[in-house]
Amino acid sequence: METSEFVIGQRWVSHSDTALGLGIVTDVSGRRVTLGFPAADEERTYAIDNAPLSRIIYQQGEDIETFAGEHYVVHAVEDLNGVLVYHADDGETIHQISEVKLAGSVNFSAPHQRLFAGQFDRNGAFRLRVSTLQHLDRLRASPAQGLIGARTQHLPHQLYIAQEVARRHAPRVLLADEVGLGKTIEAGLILHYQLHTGRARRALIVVPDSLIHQWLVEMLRRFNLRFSIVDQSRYDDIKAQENDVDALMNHIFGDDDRVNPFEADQLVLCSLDFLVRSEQARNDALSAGWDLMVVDEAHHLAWSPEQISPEYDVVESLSAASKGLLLLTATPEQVGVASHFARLRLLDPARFHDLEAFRQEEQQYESINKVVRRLLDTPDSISADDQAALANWLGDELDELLAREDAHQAVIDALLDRHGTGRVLFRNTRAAIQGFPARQPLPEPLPCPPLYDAARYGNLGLAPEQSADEERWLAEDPRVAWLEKKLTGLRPAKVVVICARADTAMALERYLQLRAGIRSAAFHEHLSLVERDRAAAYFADSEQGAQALICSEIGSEGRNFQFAHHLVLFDLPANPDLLEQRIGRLDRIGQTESICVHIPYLQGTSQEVQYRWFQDGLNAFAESCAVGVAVHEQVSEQWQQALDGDATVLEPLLAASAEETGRLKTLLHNGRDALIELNSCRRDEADALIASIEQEESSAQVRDYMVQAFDILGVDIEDHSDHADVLKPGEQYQAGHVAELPEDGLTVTWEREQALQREDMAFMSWEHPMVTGIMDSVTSSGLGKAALANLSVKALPAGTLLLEALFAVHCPAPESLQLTRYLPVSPLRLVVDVNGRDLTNALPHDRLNELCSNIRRRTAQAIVPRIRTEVETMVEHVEQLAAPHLSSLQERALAQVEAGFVPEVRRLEALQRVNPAIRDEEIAYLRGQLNAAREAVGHASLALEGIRVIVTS
Ligand SMILES: Nc1ncnc2c1ncn2[C@@H]1O[C@H](COP(=O)(O)OP(=O)(O)OP(=O)(O)O)[C@@H](O)[C@H]1O
Repeated sequence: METSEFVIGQRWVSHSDTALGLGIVTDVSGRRVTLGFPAADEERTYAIDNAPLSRIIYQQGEDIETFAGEHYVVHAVEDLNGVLVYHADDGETIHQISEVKLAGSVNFSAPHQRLFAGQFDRNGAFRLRVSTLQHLDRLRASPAQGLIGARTQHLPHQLYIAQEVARRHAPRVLLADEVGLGKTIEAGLILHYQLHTGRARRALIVVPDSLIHQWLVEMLRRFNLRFSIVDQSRYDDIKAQENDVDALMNHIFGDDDRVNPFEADQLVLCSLDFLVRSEQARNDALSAGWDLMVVDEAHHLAWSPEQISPEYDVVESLSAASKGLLLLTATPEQVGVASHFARLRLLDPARFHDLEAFRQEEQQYESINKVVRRLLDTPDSISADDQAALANWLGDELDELLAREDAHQAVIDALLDRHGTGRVLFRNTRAAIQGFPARQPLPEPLPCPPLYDAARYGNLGLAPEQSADEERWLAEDPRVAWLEKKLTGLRPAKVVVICARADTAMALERYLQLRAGIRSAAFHEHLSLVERDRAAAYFADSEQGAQALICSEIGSEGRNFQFAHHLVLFDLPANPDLLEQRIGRLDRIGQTESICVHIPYLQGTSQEVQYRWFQDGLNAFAESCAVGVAVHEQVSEQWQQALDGDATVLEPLLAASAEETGRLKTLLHNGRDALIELNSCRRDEADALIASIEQEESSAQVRDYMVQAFDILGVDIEDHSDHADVLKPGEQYQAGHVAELPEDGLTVTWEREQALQREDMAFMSWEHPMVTGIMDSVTSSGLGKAALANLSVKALPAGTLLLEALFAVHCPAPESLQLTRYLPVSPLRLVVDVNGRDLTNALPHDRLNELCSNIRRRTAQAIVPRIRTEVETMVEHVEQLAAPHLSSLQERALAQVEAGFVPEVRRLEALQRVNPAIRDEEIAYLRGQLNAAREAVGHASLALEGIRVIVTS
């Protein structure tokens, strides 16, 4: 090197010791140059002739950092007497930054700059980078994306809903499958998809107290989603971390910097009761802001024009602070149609704005269904009558829809949306899915004891024991002795016993445990959360566990007891939907036996009336009865009279109820349910989705990829058994790239079936956090960005240089646009020689991998400075070759942007015609998003992501 090349203040790196960082020339005297290396706090002097140094020049578009930690993007580079001045941008203005001021660490984004700075890796790291981008590209375009790797069976009705909802931006829907069909799983799949694709980052799950732990466990073991519970004690703990000075300052200067426990984690699980109780917690949850909120057992959110329940009130305000909202309930009309409507309004205020209009719409469902059926049956024609009916429903929009290629489907979708609950409500029923075990009602009439004599004590209602002394009713109520005998007779079969009240459950459990010697556990609201979970776990234990779980009504919601098939209804609830919830604890996915529903009731009392009403009026024991609440509304007066002891109304009540049940079921079957069913599972789409998930899951590719990564990242892999391995940190372990690998190793399986059997093994799929973590780490770090390799083939003269380059699409855009769904990574691989010849097809990547070998580091360091000019020339050639590829990617992306946004704009415009509450600004906002997306796609570029320089020998 010439002496004149070195000028005090210039920045160079030592390629024999890259750990020194970015050096600064501090002295040039005689034939020696001295550099300080601030990052390593060292000074080195080299002979100028053979100094192992490379000049560092950042290029346009690269990030630079100053000693003060400020970051800029380079716009232009100016040479002032040998020292560079960067014209660089901090996001607002352009600054002039002398290279003297640069920080001591080297951070290159351009692969060739990394190479010149001595930051190159082994061949294998480049290979890993190429395959990472290729897999990412494939996975992001796959319909299976976001739905791979759940530890669940692939059930079509769940996956259909999951993909339909999860792909939406900020989805707001009601998941209303019948009890036990897997709404939690559907919500988990949607959450997983949204988090995996970056559509959501912050999620809040709100559930009843009794379901907190179950949700925590389900999210973790099935989806690898780690939620943090915020309850009163954690809330107080985090608050206590706010020190006194902070608190004082906040008090003086306002609340803005208060510690907010809901901001401590991105995924938070908390109970609705807690939010209702604590105003402070509620306000914190509100101000934390969410991308997606899930509310389980949403039938608790009661609403009427006259009275809003505190639960509804809390969820209403939170729902305004969350972009997406999933409400879950198997019995949406449990507390009335008005509440059902109010929840739909939370989900889509533009569509559901008037309760009366909603009620009227429900009357039209049957005629809409008839037209929809005809559209489905005759995809090529529409009768004049149907055309007229459609014009009446859809107005001007009809012509637009009919002009579309998929005209019939578009018309059906619009009808379901504008006049049904199409977009917001999903409900799968046992009848539609089929294959569920039968329910067998086993009534047990028992004599009413003198203890409850109506003539003496009046009508004691559905739970007469509450009016008696505990000792007495335990001794005299024949249901108690019957229960003891039944449990003994069924031993060792597990039995769930449900009664309405906690006092009854506690007394019964004590009696069974202490006096009858039956292993049992109680489950009720007076136990702490931990005690409840302990009781449920004791019951679930198949060897040492309890035979019976005695629950109060809180045991009738959400819990999973399908390992049992005997249910005792110690009393009956008033509400038919509550009965369905109770039976649903056992009648759920995973139940393998027919379910015995034991119903002990006291003859001649309200219990008998209620039993007969459920059995003969609604047939609600043997079948799920979605119309129970509606029938009740029709017959409520007679029902109350019968319950109060008027024997004359019972038979007419039963006859009227049975008739109304039949009528409403037929109506729903032909109307609302038919429409919802059309929407809730399209079997062919679900099957195609499952096929693509299984293709990704069953491929050996994920294991091959991980083996390749483990080799580079120093993870040892040992054979465990078929499809399973043990992973352990090895000697060269690079912890920074590998998440979730414990020091003592991890046993993993690569097969979903095995993962379902063996919960102790991690299920490694393309979407396991360790796999996604490695992929993220490779793409966001410099690993494998630059590599130098040797190629020995007779066809090429020794000393020939080749460049294998990898490009990917970059498209900076606001996250809300979610542009990656339209413009994927699209990796582009090209190979050139120094003359710019395109050798991409002649030298495929796999072939090069086989032929290339690593060059010893010391030799490579000597070679790099000598080939710098040639490498720069090849980079220019390859950039020219890549450039034309961009426009076709942009064109495709633009078409998809239009297809994604335009129907949304149209829908809102169509709804605005019938709903004046939709503001012009809302439509303008969507249009703005569309324009911003178009513009961002227009600015996309192809960036050089990695290079492998190949030297032949
Ligand atoms: N795809 C699946 N693979 C394996 N298990 C499943 C699957 N779907 C549901 N289950 C199991 O079936 C049971 C019922 O599922 P889940 O709790 O999601 O139903 P739900 O509709 O939310 O019930 P509820 O109406 O009672 O709240 C749970 O034990 C769940 O783990």
